[in-house]
Amino acid sequence: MAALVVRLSCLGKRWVLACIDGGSRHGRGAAIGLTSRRKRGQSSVAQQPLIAVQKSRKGEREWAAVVGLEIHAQISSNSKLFSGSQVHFAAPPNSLVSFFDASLPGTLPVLNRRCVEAAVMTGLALNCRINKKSLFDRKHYFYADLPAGYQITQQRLPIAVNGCLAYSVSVGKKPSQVSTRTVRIKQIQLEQDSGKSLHDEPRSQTLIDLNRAGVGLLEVVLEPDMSCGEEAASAVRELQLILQALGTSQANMAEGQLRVDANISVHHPGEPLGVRTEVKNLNSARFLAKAIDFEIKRQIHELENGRKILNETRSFDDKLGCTMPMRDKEGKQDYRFMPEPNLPPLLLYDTASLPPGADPQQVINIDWIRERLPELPGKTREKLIQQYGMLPEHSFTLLNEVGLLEFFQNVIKETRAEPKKVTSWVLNIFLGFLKQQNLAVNESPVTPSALAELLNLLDRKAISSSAARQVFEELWRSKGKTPSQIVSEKKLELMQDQEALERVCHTVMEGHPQVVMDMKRGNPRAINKLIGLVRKATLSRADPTVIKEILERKLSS
Ligand SMILES: Nc1ncnc2c1ncn2[C@@H]1O[C@H](COP(=O)(O)OP(=O)(O)OP(=O)(O)O)[C@@H](O)[C@H]1O
Ligand SMILES: [Mg+2]
Ligand SMILES: [Mg+2]
Repeated sequence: MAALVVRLSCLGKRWVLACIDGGSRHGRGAAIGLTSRRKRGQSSVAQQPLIAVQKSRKGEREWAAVVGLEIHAQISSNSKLFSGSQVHFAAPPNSLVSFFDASLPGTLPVLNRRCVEAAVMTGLALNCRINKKSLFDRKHYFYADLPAGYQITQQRLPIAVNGCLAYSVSVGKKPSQVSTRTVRIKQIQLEQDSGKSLHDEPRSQTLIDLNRAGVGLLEVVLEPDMSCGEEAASAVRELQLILQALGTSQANMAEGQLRVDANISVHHPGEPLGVRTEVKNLNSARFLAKAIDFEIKRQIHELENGRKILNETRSFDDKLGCTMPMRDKEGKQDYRFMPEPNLPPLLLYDTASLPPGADPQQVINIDWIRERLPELPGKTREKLIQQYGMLPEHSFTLLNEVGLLEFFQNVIKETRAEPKKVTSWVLNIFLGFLKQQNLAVNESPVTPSALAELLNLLDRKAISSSAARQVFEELWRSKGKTPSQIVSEKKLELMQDQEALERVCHTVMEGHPQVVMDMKRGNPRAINKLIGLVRKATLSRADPTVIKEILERKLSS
């Protein structure tokens, strides 16, 4: 069999499987022209159409990948969606379980107002239409951590529909090359979380913890508008920031507060969408991207080899870096949806439709929530760009790293240094040190006040920039010392004695007549060499601009 090389790239949104032998062994389904346009509303790669597909070279076939996500976010609320049990992440197993959560007969659901408000806030922040009437349904499936045998969700008429989410991806080698994309949001529905199954392999038993059973979830269903893992990871990161800004979910993926199911298919451009597989329960952005890209390659490989894609659920093995079919769900599941008889339709109001004399405790006014929405990440970035003249990619980095924006703002508050200088120190040096040692912002040994003081010393030319770097390294190593202490201990103050500096310059020039000659001949590198020599002689305690002035003056006299 001829060798195949898979060249895959998300950036142009064309997944090309190149057949090295150049033969025409893939007669089946040869790429057709792009004349068959998608009908309005038909799911497909919607807002960023495939770039014009060049005529396939002989033996090379075009593939387009299609990705749609279902994102489950645990709502930040004191109590569960339909019961009064508390919501806590690390409570002892089965300590937060009411009779309703355990599905004891005769118990009834009582809707949690806070969860409804969270869904409305999230819907508004994601540009959705909020349905003034939404319905609850039962979705049946059998699993040990679902005592009722069904999950209450919103299938027929969800609380929010037709929104969109803008996110950015880097498109070039340089981090500054970012492109903003949009994914449509099909719907947001309120639903219950299930319990947790804890598999005790040595004893071959499964233990059930119902603390999570009944916690409120927001399921955000995205239209299949994306085409690779990187796009999906960026969109999820943006959604995570929005949920955190709203306070509707802590959205910590590692703690399972944000879980993603990725639907993936491939097809030839111009042809109908392919059969999708669904990779379940991805709980890290990196694994999400990896799982999607693996699945795209796998599907192309399967189809190229004449096999079919099954509409199946798969799981991602992060150690092996591959997806595999899940044992528990084979074939299409029949959820036997039916209306939840114990919950009336959920009615919401706006100011215009609010019944006169309605008790504000009993009704939810969408306009009232809209007016109180907090600042969203897009707006925060815009402000950073306007207020501090920051590059867009820098505003992304500041928001993407947990706690970095707050750190930056605290430094800004306490320093006289220019915002551009602060940005550069925070993003290049501070963040660089954190990354190198795999630390989070709140684990940093350098506080915002210490960095602010260091930048003040630099600003009033008490130290040189290379000395500032040394002070920073020392601050990192020896927690508790102030920058000024380090500067005086290590004698890093900039030389203020002009005469002494003139003497050093003179000695250096005398010791390097050839370099002086080169400089006189107009070699621009020569002056830098001399500056470097003077700095070395002064142990980096002289200001390079002052050295340059002295050297130039001496040479022209
Ligand atoms: N051909 C396709 N390729 C990739 N993704 C697709 C395709 N068709 C639909 N999708 C995506 O699949 C997801 C379907 O989610 P939805 O919640 O509507 O149904 P479901 O997966 O059948 O239900 P469940 O909630 O039980 O998982 C959406 O995110 C949608 O964008
Ligand atoms: Mg779904
Ligand atoms: Mg699904």
